[in-house]
This record gives sequence, structure tokens and C-alpha cells, in this order.
Amino acid sequence: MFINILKEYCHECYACVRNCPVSAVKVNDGKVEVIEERCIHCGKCVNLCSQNAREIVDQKNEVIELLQKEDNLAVALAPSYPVYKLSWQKEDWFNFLSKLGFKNIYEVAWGADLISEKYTEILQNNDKTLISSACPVIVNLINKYYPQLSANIIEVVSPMKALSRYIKKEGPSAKLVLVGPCQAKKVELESEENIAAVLTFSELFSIAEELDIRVENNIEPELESSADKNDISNSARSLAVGGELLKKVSAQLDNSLHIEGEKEVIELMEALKAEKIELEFADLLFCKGCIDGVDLSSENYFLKQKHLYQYLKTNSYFNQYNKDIAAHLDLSAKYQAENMVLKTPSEKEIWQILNKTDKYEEADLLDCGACGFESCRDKAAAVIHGFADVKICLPYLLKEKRGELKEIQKVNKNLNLIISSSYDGIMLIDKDGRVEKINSSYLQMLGLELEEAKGKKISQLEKRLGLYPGLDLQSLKEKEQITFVQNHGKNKRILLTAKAIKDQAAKLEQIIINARDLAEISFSNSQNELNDQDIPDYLVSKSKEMKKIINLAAKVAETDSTILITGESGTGKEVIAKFIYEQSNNEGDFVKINCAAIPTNLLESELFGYEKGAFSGARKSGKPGLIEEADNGTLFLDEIGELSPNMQAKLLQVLQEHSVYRIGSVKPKKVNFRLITATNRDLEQMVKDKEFREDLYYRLNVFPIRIPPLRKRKNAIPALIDHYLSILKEKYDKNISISERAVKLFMKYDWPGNVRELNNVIERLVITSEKLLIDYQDVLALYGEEFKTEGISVSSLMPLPKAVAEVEKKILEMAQENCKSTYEMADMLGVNQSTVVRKLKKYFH
Ligand SMILES: Nc1ncnc2c1ncn2[C@@H]1O[C@H](COP(=O)(O)OP(=O)(O)OP(=O)(O)O)[C@@H](O)[C@H]1O
Repeated sequence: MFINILKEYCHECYACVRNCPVSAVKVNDGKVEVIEERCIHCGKCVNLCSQNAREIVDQKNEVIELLQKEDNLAVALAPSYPVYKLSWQKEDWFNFLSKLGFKNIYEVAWGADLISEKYTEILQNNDKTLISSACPVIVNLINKYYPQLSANIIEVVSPMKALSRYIKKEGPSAKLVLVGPCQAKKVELESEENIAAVLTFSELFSIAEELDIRVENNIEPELESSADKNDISNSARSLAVGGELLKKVSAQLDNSLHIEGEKEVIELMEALKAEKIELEFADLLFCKGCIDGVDLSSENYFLKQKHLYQYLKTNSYFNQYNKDIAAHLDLSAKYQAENMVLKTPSEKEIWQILNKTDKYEEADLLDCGACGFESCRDKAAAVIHGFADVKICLPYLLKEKRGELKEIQKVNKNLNLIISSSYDGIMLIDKDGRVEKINSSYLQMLGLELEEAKGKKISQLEKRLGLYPGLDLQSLKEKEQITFVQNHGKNKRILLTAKAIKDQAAKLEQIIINARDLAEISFSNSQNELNDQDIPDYLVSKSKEMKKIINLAAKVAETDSTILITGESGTGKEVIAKFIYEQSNNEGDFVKINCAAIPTNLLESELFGYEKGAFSGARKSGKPGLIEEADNGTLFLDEIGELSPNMQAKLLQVLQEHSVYRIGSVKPKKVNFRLITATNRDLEQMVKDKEFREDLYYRLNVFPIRIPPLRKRKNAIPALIDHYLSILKEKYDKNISISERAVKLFMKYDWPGNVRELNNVIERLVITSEKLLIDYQDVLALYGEEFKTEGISVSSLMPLPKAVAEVEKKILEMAQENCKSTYEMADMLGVNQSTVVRKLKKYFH
């Protein structure tokens, strides 16, 4: 690759696309690329790039190395060399090059002298238009884009090649570095074996800078002229000014011309191609003479020209040349057509492309040139040839962007509306943990005004408001999302879901927090309540309390949140855990273990598994633990309150690292499971008593579900009785039912064993009953004392007022458990509401 595009500097101005004379620059994904095989190496795109996004591949390092190790390194200067340093004379150049380490200095002008003789010879016996081969860009242009004219290029090497061949003969061991103003020479001379490197003048001077070489005027030139050598003609030395070659060779030609400059050359090519013009000889230069070459184009052209002629008058050449050696040189060359001419697309193909950027008729073709092509048609052709992105069309993109902007504004407006009207608290935090945006629901939850929250550090807010635990920014750097319950003082608990927004390099950019008051989740009358037919048969949900729990469970099932189910033994914690698993999208299994039922040492291997030979008695092959088995599924740890401190620590590690270590292994295994735990113990109290780890408690208590005891939801009893009777009828093949009075008796009992006890009692009654109707008496017969709670039983003497007070208190307690309001209690007890309020105050405050 001759030209590197520095993509980070390219700002998509497409000046290079627009100005490349042969469409050798393509646009790919917005960035430009040089198509090497189409490039004629004119260097124009390098010069015009204002962002310096082009880098010519150079050989500076090779030359530095050569200067340090080669004893016989020569340099050849292109004829334009005097104009690179307008203030320098020959001595300056000599001192400079000698100090750099070159042992011999040649001038390419000698090569020009050599080839001009060859030209004169060929032109004398010629019957077709011949074109000069001195300019490598012209040779590339003809071979690639006017292949029918390749045969017209004069079959003589360029002056530089001629010189290199001469030097090879003169001193075969000499290695040569060529220095000139032209990028194309680098490609042209690549294959000449005695040329070690080709540099531009700028590259040569940057090497000097690197080696800290300066010009000193006190060194005299050491190179002497000798008698057996020849001079260089001044016409050859002025070859860098356009037209000098023609002057030198065309004395006897009637029909020849010299042309320089891109536009003029291409015009002539077109005329020659169309056979509109016939010439004996055309001396062509792609630049305005080599003094205007890519590396010299910044200085005023006429100043350069004047200086060159002046310099040649007052400064002799560096070296003389041996004509005898030159006489035997092979200066012939063959030029090969490489046809890069593209097929012209049809009108239909062009319009198919134009249509893609909303251009349907001539009036739509603005030809603004912003895409880098002169016309919309040219651009469409480039798209067809694969050189351009169809979408790069400024008017089209502007229209599209305007539409997108409108859409974004609309979405933004809607989004703001949704956020501000959301019932959930929503907060946006920046990567440094400062509040960027917060909606009014959240402000209300925190009891803050907007200005008290906006821009403040979340950690400071949490401290000030006593919110604990705080948002763990560190873990959000590693994870996508965390869910946890945050305590607001004693009574308020907020369920927080914090989602990390990360950039492409996975660095945390922002955090979105969604907050819900747990009290509201638990008691809200959800609009998305499950229908009765969606509730499985094994779950009796007739009571209001159970319905709420089931709806809550169904909602949380959709998330991957960790759930803690609490409630007395037999209330249905496991049934709810199972229901959550069934409602979720978990692909894996429901794996259950009762932490109280297994001794600690066994529990560890059950949960974590073990490697082969981990302990005596272990299975030879090792065994995966239940945590591994629950991968992608749900792990239900019942009686979590019974976990030993050691096991608590190990479980916490699994939850923090999302990986498990089998016993005897140091290799973690990644696991992904939903955890549901259950307990009938008061974990919060256990934390206070230091019996349960606080950090583990917070990890488990992400989404709490509390199942009340059956005595607090006695209205569920009839439905539960029906449920069990229908199962038992089938099981025991008995068409048995229960009397209303017996049910009433059931309703008065406190059911310390909860639903499980109720189930057992009914089963026993079904088994023992000889009739088809279980009655009040049957219950009493079987459970006698326990169920005799109907009426008031008096077992000892006491003052009457005290007895009345105790009865009143007991009755109020019972009414409270079964009623939602003091009005309902008043109704049930046959007194008015104010009496209930007064008596409640008396006994309970
Ligand atoms: N809502 C319900 N509908 C039908 N059956 C229920 C319901 N709740 C509980 N049960 C039944 O009650 C019994 C006890 O339930 P479960 O084992 O789920 O209770 P638990 O709270 O997990 O008990 P423990 O704390 O002793 O483990 C089971 O037979 C279960 O099927």
C-alpha cells in the first residue's frame, strides 16, 4: 500500500474523492479508502487533505540504517532539487549531504541527457504519435485509463531509471538513494535493484532532523571533476521546468507539443483517444513541471522557476559522467496497458441507485458535490462500481436526520411524560453517582424537593435520609442489574432495581433506578390480577389475603428476583414457592432442600457437591451439588433460618460471585439460578441477635412474601375444607360431606398447625366417619377438648368486673382478627362503632 489513510483524522469531507482525477478513492462506511490498483500516484489527494489524514509510506528508517552501515552510499537528486531550498547554493547541498553520510552525489539530469539522445534517435524514424515516458504519473494514466495509447509511449526508460542503470554500470557495488519531489517515483523505481530507497525532499530533511544534522558552510566540496568525464547539459539540468525535454529533442520535429497539468493532459488524452489530433511527439508532465511536484507545490511557481535558472547559472553540477559507459547502456522500456476503464452503467441502473436517495426525476438531481462526486449521476455510477456508499448524499441525509430528530424529540417528550407520571419512582444517576433526573413519585417517596436531590451524590442522600443498605455502585460496574430492598427508617421498605447502562467498552455510563414501595406492592389492588382459571387446582385462593399473595407471587415470578417467604409452619410457603417456579420462565428444574432436615456436614455436600476423593466415603466420580442442579432453574431453600453460620457464609459467597466451588475444588463453576428461601422464624430478630448474617439477610430479603397464619384468615377455612373433601372423597371413594355447624366449629379453632393441620383433621374425619355427613358431634368426638372453644368456659372464681373485662378483651381480639374495620367489628358484636373504638382504646393502648 502506497498511501495509508489515517482514519482517525478523516472527517469525511470527501475532498479527495471529489478531486481524484481517476476515481481511485472510494467511500466505505463513511471513511475513504484508496483503491491501489486504480491509483496513478499523482499524490493530489495527499496534498489537498487539510486534516493530514494521508500518510505516504516512506523508507526513512531503511535510509537511516543504510547511512549508518553502508560505506558506499550514493544519493541522486532530481533536477528540481534547487527549488526545495531557495536560499541554498551548491555548497550548502554538498555539506548537508556529506554530513548525512552520502559518499557520492549524482544528478538525475544526467539521466535526462542520456535519454534525450535516445529520444532523438527514435523520433527520427517514427511514423506515429509518441508520448514521453519521463513522468511516471503520465505513464500510469495512459496504461490504466487510455490503454489504447499504451503503444504510443516512447519505449525509453525515465531519466531516473536511466541514471540508476548508469550508476550500476559505473560502480556496481554502489547503493543509491533517489531523492525527488514526486510520490510516483517510489512506485516506478521499486523494482530497480541498485536503488536502495526513494525519498521525497521532505523525507530527506526529516531524516537530517532525526540525526541532528545541520548545514555548516565551512566544508569545501571534495568531489573533483576529471578529464575523462563529461559535463551535463544545462538543458537537462533545467528539465524540472516543463518543456525543457521537448526543447532538447524536437529541434527537427514540425508537429510536437509540450503539455503540463492534469486538466490539459486529460484533454489531450481524450483528443488522442478519439483520434482528433495527430502529433509526432507529445512531451507531457502531470504536474506543472517537476518544480511544482507534490513535495514542492507550496512555493510560488514563478519564484521557483526563476530561482532554478539562476541557480543553474551560478552553480555547477556535482559530478561528471563517463560517456563510454553510457554508450553501452540499455535504456529501452516496455509499457503495458492495465485497463482500469470502467463499464458505463445503463440509465436504468443509474436511476435504480438514484431512487434509493429519493431522486426520481431530473429536478431531484442537485449535483451539489457534497458527496465528493461532481454530479449525482457520477456518484450513482461510483455506487454501482462499489466505490461509494449509496446513503452518502447530504440533502438526503439532512432530510432523513430532520425526520429522525423530530421522531427523537417526540419520543423524548413521551418518555419524559411517562417518567414524570409514573407511579413508580424513577431516577437516573450518572457514572459518578450523582442524581441526573428524578421523577416526582421518587421525590415523594424520599420526602424531598427536586432541588434537594438533583446533582447530589446518591451516597450523601442515602446517608442524610437514613436509607440502608445503600446503592452498590461497585457491583453495578460488574453486573447489569441489581435488585434489593432499601429500608427508609423503621417502617418503610422500598424495592429498588438498579440497571447499569454501559458503553461499548463495558464502562459504566449511567444507572437507572426503579423504586417501589413494598407496602404498596403488597396491598395494591393490582389491575393484572390472575383469573381463577389461571390459578392451579392445588392452590385454594378464595380468601382475599391468599388472592393478594398469589397475585404478588405471579408478578414477582416474571422477574429473577430473590424471594423470601415467611410464615408459620404449614401456612403454604412451599406451595407458593412451587407456584412461583411454575409461573416463571425458568427453563431449569425446581430443586428443593430443607435446611433443617439435614445435618450441616451433609448439607454442605448436598448443596455444593464435591470433587472425586474430596473426603472418605465420597463418590469416586464426584458429585454436583443441588446448587449446580438448579442452574437455569429455581433453588428453594426451606427453613433457611436453620442454616449454620459456616453455611450462611458459603451461601453468601455463591450469591455474590454467581459461582460455586465443589468441596475439594478450587475451580469455581458459574451458576445462574433463582433463589427462593422460606422460614417460619423471625430472621430480622435473628439478625439483631447475631444468629443470622445481616449481609445474607439483605441478599435473601429482596422480595419478601409474608403468608399470614390460618387463624388470621379464617374466612379461607370453608373453601379449604371443600378442597380437601373433594380430594379425599376420591382418595377414599366416599361421597362424604360436612355440616354447616361442623364448619362453624372449625372457624372458631385457632389452627396452630395452619393449613397442614386442617388437612390432617379433615382426612382423619373422612377416614373415621361412618356416615356420609361429618357433623359437629363427630368433630367433638374426635378432637373434644381442642375444639371446645365455643361459648365461654369458666374454670375458676374471680371478681366479676375482672371476668367481664377479660371476656370483653378476648372477644375484641377475635373480632379484630376477622374484621377489616371497626364498623365491621361493631356489626359483628352488635354494638355501635364508637363503643368498639372506646373499648379498643381501653384494652389495647
Ligand atoms: N392455599 C392453599 N391451598 C391448598 N393447600 C394449601 C394451601 N396452603 C397450604 N396448603 C397445604 O398445606 C400443607 C402445608 O403447606 P406447605 O408445606 O407449603 O407449608 P409450609 O409453610 O412450607 O410448611 P413448613 O414451614 O412446615 O415447611 C400442604 O399440604 C399444602 O398443600
